[in-house]
Amino acid sequence: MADTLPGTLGPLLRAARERLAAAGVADPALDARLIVEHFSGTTRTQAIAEPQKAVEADVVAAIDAALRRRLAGEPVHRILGYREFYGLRLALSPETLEPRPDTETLVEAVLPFASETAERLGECRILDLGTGTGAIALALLSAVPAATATGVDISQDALATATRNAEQTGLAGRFEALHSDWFAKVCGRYHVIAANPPYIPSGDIGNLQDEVRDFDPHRALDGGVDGLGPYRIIAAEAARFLEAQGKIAVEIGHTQRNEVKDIFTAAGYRLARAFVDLGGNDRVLVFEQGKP
Ligand SMILES: C[S@@+](CC[C@H](N)C(=O)[O-])C[C@H]1O[C@@H](n2cnc3c(N)ncnc32)[C@H](O)[C@@H]1O
Repeated sequence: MADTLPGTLGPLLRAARERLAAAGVADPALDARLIVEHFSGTTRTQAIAEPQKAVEADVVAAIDAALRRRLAGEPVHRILGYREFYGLRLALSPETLEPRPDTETLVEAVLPFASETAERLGECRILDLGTGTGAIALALLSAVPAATATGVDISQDALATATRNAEQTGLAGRFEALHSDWFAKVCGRYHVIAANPPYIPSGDIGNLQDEVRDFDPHRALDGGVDGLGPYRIIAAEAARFLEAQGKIAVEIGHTQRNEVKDIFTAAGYRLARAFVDLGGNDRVLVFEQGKP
């Protein structure tokens, strides 16, 4: 491992990649590129076209510090302070989950219904339970211009971050952040209730990948003894907040399809559709009111 990083762009990128690769980081080329581009304010094209471009000493120092954090196990997006989700750059903070690409499956699952509702009624009211960075709500707002969304979270830090993300994506006028324990402070009825709740059984948290266990907030992960606690609350209480023809879409752990379906069926819903994620795992269930 080189002790001193070079002060020109191409060699700097190469040295960063080599440091991460030597330490066994899973995707050293991508992580090195994200870190170097972020802290130097350069692009991929510049690294190729202008490899001799000088990089200021303080920028090299910032990259060095970021690489050390990555080598200590911190996920690259926590170091950068943001993650892309559905084409939106979303800021992260200590109490927000890093939004995952698999959660885009939920956005895709409800998007046709949200668009059709907005077209038919001129509006579509969305409730995003456990909004975190605001990922699901903001992705839907970005795709459905007539929609409005309320993002609920128990974490004030998450709500502050979601609000900031709404402002930075130009969606603040249609987004409301609400501090609430699930439905406790929610008013009104919604056409879409979406949730990616915590769904890891408490006893499994210790076995998660280090990057998840050590850097994602446990309140965003821990779904209680069997991981199903939040689904029971949502299924039991959603009816008062759902429009008659509305839909509930929940992200699930890949082994939870049958249990979550049974919870919602017992509460008076039928499974309208199930979706798999990019890896082919069960990931999203969409329910509507009525018998199966
Ligand atoms: C798995 S994260 C999902 C975050 C975001 N929706 C996403 O998909 O990236 C679950 C979220 O639920 C929130 N949460 C946990 N318990 C809650 C509760 N009782 N009421 C409201 N939100 C809660 C957490 O703070 C966290 O932001």
